[in-house]
Amino acid sequence: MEKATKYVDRTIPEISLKDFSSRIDEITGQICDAAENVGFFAIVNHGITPEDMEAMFDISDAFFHLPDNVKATVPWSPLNVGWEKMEQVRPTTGLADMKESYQLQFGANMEGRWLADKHLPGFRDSCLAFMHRLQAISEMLMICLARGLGFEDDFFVKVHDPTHPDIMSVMRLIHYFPTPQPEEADRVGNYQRAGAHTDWGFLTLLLQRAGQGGLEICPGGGTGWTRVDFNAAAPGSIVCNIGDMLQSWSDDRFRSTLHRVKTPCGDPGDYYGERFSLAFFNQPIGNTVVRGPRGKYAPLTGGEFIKRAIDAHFTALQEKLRTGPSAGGPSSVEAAA
Ligand SMILES: O=C(O)CCC(=O)C(=O)O
Ligand SMILES: [Fe+2]
Repeated sequence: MEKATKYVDRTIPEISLKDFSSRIDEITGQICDAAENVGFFAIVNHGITPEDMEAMFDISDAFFHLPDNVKATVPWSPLNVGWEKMEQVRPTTGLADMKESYQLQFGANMEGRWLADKHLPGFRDSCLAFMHRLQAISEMLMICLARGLGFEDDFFVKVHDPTHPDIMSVMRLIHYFPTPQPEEADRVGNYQRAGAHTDWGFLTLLLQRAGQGGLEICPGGGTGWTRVDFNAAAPGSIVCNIGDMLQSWSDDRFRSTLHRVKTPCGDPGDYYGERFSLAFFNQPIGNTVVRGPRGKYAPLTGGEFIKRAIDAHFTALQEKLRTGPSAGGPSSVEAAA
């Protein structure tokens, strides 16, 4: 079992998007300040109600409770779409996260990866409608981030056009399995919920279900963890964080912060139960060139940036798809709890 976790109090800014057009200067200041100093912030008054979120989580819940052989009809592909179960290995831990996820995109990469309507009627339409709502919120944030970096207002919006066939943004439905109580942990062995990582994309919007905590951040690296549990106090907030790509695109001005979903280990307040979350990873059109205003890093396309990250996280799974006898489907490894 792990030792008690070192926790540090940090303020994670909460930013209201109310009256966005008339308050854009103030909101831009708040977002850029949070992006520079913490890399994480929560947004409220963004237009999606807690009830709308819960309805989306109900759909996600229904998907993940389908039998594995049905979910395996839409297997993960290296285009970063489809369903995987305990296949994402974080380079920081070398262990697979104890979760399953279904990754959905807007465009052509979804060919053959949408669940057939007969399994969950309306699934595709509901997911796409929700993705467009998250896209609209993301675009407000992109305008602020572009202003902060001295780009034209629509600079980031244009390269994240959801109607472009090569758009790489992903809505990821995530389902974490219940984890063992501390006294059982030794029997079950080493496992992770979501091992410590930074996000590799541009900007992430994260929805969590009330009462299912676990997200923690460690800005600056190595100085202790801080719990991010906005939904305990204000259900319906959306947690946003800067990804590696935007860190690079801002010449390191905006921070991509280390975070994890804690593996509960006996600390007060730890959450052991089944957990649902939903992440919307904004990722640009593949051939977009990522280059900061000061050109700190050699230019790289968004597509190359993402491919490197996928290769690092899904090495074993890609190898299995290339060579394995059961090529084409996620493994049937069972959850440990
Ligand atoms: O599930 C969560 O709360 C966080 C997930 C996450 O950090 C990720 O998928 O990148
Ligand atoms: Fe993450």
